[in-house]
Amino acid sequence: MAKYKLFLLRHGEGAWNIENRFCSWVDQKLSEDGLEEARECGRLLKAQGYHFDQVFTSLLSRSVHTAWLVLEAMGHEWVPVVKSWRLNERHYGALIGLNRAEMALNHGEAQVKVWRRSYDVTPPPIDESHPYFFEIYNDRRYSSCDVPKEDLPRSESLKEVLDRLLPYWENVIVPEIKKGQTVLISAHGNSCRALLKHIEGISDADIVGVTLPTGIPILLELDEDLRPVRPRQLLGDQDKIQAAIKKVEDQGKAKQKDK
Ligand SMILES: O=C(O)[C@@H](COP(=O)(O)O)OP(=O)(O)O
Repeated sequence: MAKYKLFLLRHGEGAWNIENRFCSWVDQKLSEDGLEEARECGRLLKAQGYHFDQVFTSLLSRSVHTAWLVLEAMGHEWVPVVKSWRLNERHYGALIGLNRAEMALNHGEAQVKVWRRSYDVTPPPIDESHPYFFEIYNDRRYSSCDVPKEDLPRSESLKEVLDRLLPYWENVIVPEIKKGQTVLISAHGNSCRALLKHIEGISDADIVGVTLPTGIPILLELDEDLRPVRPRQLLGDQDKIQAAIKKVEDQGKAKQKDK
């Protein structure tokens, strides 16, 4: 018997999702389609009769805007939205800004899949020579985190994402759920994958096969120990959802960048 409902959401399509570049901690905005995906997600949730008491987002605009648009479309703008770097996208280190298809051409599709989907492989770290280093670390949003700026990640495996996310999940989000609050977590492909791995007990090997589309709400029905009582449900048109998952998987296929 389900005691709690929890919703996870990867933000709507971002500008660098279209350009097929690793976006990670770079603060790209939602694309026009991404804005519409977020609104559509809110309309769908409203039509299905859901509501939220608390929303959690990362510090990145694309997840915050998605949450706002979902709440606006539901007519529930008053719902509190709480933000933390601990829900940020995985830090892709030196890969940030690079085009996945070009990377697949240069390093092979298998290597790109390892970088994108493996559990414990950490990409090379970002350093000061990287074009986005100062844009990320000089940003004021990282001045008031619960760790000093110097201790923020420079690159992360999915395992390292889970390590920094778990304290927030356990100490901040779980108590809200256990109070009976219906929670939406509006985050990112890999921060949601890390949380799914933890909640569903997905093995290190099987998490490689989990890819999340943009703008599709994932409903988890949980028992009193926050263990799933039935498989996760991706809400919406199932053919479109499968096509959207394939689109994300295909981003790692070798292809020369369009001139
Ligand atoms: O960092 C990014 O570019 C994508 C994930 O990339 P992949 O792991 O799918 O390559 O994150 P998101 O769009 O969810 O914020």
